Amino acid sequence: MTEQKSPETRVALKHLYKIFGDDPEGAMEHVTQGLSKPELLDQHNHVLGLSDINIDIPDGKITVIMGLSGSGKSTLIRHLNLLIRPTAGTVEVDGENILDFGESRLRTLRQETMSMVFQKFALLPHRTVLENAAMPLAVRGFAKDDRQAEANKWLDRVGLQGQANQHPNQLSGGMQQRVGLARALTSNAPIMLMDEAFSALDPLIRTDMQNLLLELQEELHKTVVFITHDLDEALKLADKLVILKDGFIVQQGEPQKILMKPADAYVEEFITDINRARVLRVRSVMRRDADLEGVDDAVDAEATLEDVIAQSRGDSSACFKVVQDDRVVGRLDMTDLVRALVPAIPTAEEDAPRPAA
Ligand SMILES: Nc1ncnc2c1ncn2[C@@H]1O[C@H](COP(=O)(O)OP(=O)(O)OP(=O)(O)O)[C@@H](O)[C@H]1O
Repeated sequence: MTEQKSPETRVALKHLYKIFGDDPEGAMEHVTQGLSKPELLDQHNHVLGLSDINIDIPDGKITVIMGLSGSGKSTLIRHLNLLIRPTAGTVEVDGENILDFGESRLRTLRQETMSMVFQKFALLPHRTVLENAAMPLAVRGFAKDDRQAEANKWLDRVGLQGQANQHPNQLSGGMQQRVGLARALTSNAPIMLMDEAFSALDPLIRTDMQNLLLELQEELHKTVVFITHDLDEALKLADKLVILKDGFIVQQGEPQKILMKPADAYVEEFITDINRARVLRVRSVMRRDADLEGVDDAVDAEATLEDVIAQSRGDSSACFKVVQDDRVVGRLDMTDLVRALVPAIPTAEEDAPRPAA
């Protein structure tokens, strides 16, 4: 069994604020005194874009930033490569505050450490698919043969074999975004910023692209920061989920934990319509240290509740031992499973009798 280690932080945002207006630094004083976003707008005509954002973005994982329109997602992702500079706070990449970087180091960071995939693809219309995908290496002065060999490799990998000589407008939206993805991969940057990258695509194509990203991620372990306003997409992709509202973080953490313990009424309402059976996993619902005598059937800790319902064939009295990496780690009863499908009822472990003090 491989030892589970928590991943290192690759990018850290610390006490980050962004205020839009004529005198952001002046307005910052009012914010630290506790003025809210609507008050700042009403009384001082400044927009509080981001307020005291603290996020550790783990290496090799997908961090999804989710929020409704205007919550600050685009403002936040643009701080990661300093397309927007903060009013206060720091952005650390590999432990260094990039606000201290000069032009040349910032250019290297944008070209070699971070790649971006945009909602509207941002392909050059008069260049071929191959030239578009090779662009990050052309900018860095790689020889034509080298950059095209690398671009071809990634075009193949994202399913665009035989399309290299087409132009973007000859491709569907889904295929154009595959070019966008190939271009990001060609740069070989370890950090990928994806700004609503699949939001312009039809639902089925969007699902294909999400699956492709997850498949690539199994192999490449990029540090991905993915912006979306779609909760289903967020839950499907996120190792870590950050929920933004009006420029501040309402909750962040592992999606399963957020689903089982929403921080407040806002998050509760946000997650109310999701299909919990399809998203919740056995490990989030099982009882640890429970009696396993007479329990023969097994389920995997990573199985979804929907998988278990199928496996139980509708038997509401079924119970299972829960297995993770060939070890038994808990017990799942169908009654606990059903309870987890209704968010307002306490979980099995919360409801268990407490040992006497
Ligand atoms: N250049 C700007 N000048 C003034 N206000 C701005 C500017 N850019 C963003 N804002 C404001 O900052 C807040 C956050 O906007 P942002 O675009 O980051 O949100 P978002 O979550 O990405 O929304 P959407 O999904 O609609 O793009 C909003 O109130 C917006 O009006």
